[in-house]
Parts: sequence; structure tokens; C-alpha cells
Amino acid sequence: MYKQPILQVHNLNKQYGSGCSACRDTHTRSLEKNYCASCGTVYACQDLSFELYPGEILGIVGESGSGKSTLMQCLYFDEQASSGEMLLNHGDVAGKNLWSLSNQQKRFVRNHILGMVYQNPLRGLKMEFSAIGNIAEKLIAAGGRNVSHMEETGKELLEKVHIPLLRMKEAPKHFSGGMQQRVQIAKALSNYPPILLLDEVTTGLDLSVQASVLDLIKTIQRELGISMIVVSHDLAVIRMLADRTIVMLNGTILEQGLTDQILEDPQEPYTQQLVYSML
Ligand SMILES: Nc1ncnc2c1ncn2[C@@H]1O[C@H](COP(=O)(O)OP(=O)(O)OP(=O)(O)O)[C@@H](O)[C@H]1O
Repeated sequence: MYKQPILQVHNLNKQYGSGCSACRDTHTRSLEKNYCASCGTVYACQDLSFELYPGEILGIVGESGSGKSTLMQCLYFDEQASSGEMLLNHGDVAGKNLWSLSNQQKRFVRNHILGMVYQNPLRGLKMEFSAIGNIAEKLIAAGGRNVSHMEETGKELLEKVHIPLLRMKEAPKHFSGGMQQRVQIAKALSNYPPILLLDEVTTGLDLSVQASVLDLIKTIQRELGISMIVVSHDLAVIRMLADRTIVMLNGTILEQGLTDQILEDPQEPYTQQLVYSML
């Protein structure tokens, strides 16, 4: 079904702190969960390697503190990876380690190739701008200057995420949580990026609103055929969305495989617990 990966991550490490003699050497490292008890350095992501294929939804599941958000922030350059390689099979940056690009090149990747939807809409939206103004902001950041084109694109995207056009001039701070997430999704899609990153986008929403946002994500993926990485602590969300799933614990990948396979035949005791608790 899938061909070449559109994105490859090799040996991503992200640590907070400089480490000490007890933890610097990966072979002799002694950690309490993901941190060093001697110096307090946190190893938020440890040697993570995976691929994302065109048109697939890759789910990342794990408990709080397992490193999911740190991973997403490294992918979107909100955080600088400590080491590792991120390779895109797309456009001018194909084959280059994205974490070694200049800031200008990273901005290009953020504006044209990646879209990000955060758990907290305050991170992804300018709450004082109008809904359509938020989309225009992203288009301008990517070099857009044609006002009527921006308005057309904005309307098209807001319609896609079911925001009534009558409300497009309103600021998202007046919207409900579910509507804010839908505007964030529209903004992240501004330049129709081939890859969309979604970090706990339904956490904190009512169950019925959660269901409508998940449904929207599925529909967008089907219609636009873009690749997505979806992070959630909730296996039910991952079950609904993801073709393949990575299970994380203490900054490491515990197991990965087809979502059906992970759900039906989990190999690791931690994953088994996660699956059984959902039944
Ligand atoms: N800026 C930081 N400085 C120090 N430690 C950090 C920082 N950001 C994250 N961490 C630590 O990195 C580890 C992974 O955090 P991360 O937020 O990625 O986990 P998560 O799986 O996304 O959990 P949650 O869903 O609760 O955010 C945690 O131990 C966290 O305390």
C-alpha cells in the first residue's frame, strides 16, 4: 500500500540538562524512568526512530511524561533536538537533516510542509485576530500577498472545518473549545501542507465535541490525502484515527506496528495494560 516514507526520524534524542558521569554514556546510563537521579537531567526522547508514509495517519500513544509532546515539538522545530536526523522526502529539502537547516530554511518547512495543531489553542491561534485573519497570518508568513486569494482560501478552509462564514470575522476567543480547535486545524492547513501534526487536539473537550473533531480529522485526511502524526494519551482516539501506532514509555519507543495488531496482540506488558483498560 505504501511506498517511500515521506518523513524519517533516526535516533532522535532530546535531553533537558547536560548530564553527568552517571547518565552521559547511553550504555551504562542509570535512569529513574526518564531522568537521572544524580544530576536531574531529563531524557525526554531517547533514540526514537520511525517513518511516516504518504497518506497514512501515524498514532503516538503513551502516558503523561512519556515524551510525546517533546517529540512533536522537535518535529515542528519548537524545540531543538539534542541529536538525531529528521529527513523529508519532499521538495528542495529532500535528503537533508532538517534539524541542521538554517532558521530561514526551518521557517520554510514550517510554513509550507508542516502544519501543527496544539492541545492548547492559545499556542496555535492569535486569539485577538479574526478566524479568517488567523488563516491570513499563516498565508502571509508563507509569502502570500494577494488579499482576495487569501480571503478565498480562508473561506474555503473555514467551510471545510464547519465554521459558519457568518462568524469568520469574529475572534476565536469568543468561540467554544471545539470551534477553536477547528479554526486551529483550518490555520494549520493554510498552505495545504503534505504533513499535519496533531498534539492531543481533543483532550479537554466534551465527548460529543471530541467525536466531531475526530470525525473532521478523518474526513480531512480522506479528502486531502495528507500524512498525519496524531499524539494522544487516549488509546481510543488512536484506535479511531491511526493506521499505525507507536507506543511510548519514559521517552522510548516500546513497540510499534499496525494499530489493529497493537490492539489485538499487544506484545509489551505496558501496552497490554493500556489495551485492557480500554475494554
Ligand atoms: N522544558 C523542559 N525542561 C525540563 N524538562 C522538560 C521540559 N519539557 C518537558 N520536560 C520533561 O520531559 C518529559 C516528557 O515530557 P512531554 O511533555 O514530552 O511528555 P508527554 O508524553 O507529552 O506528556 P503530557 O501529555 O503530560 O504533556 C517529562 O518528564 C517532562 O517533565
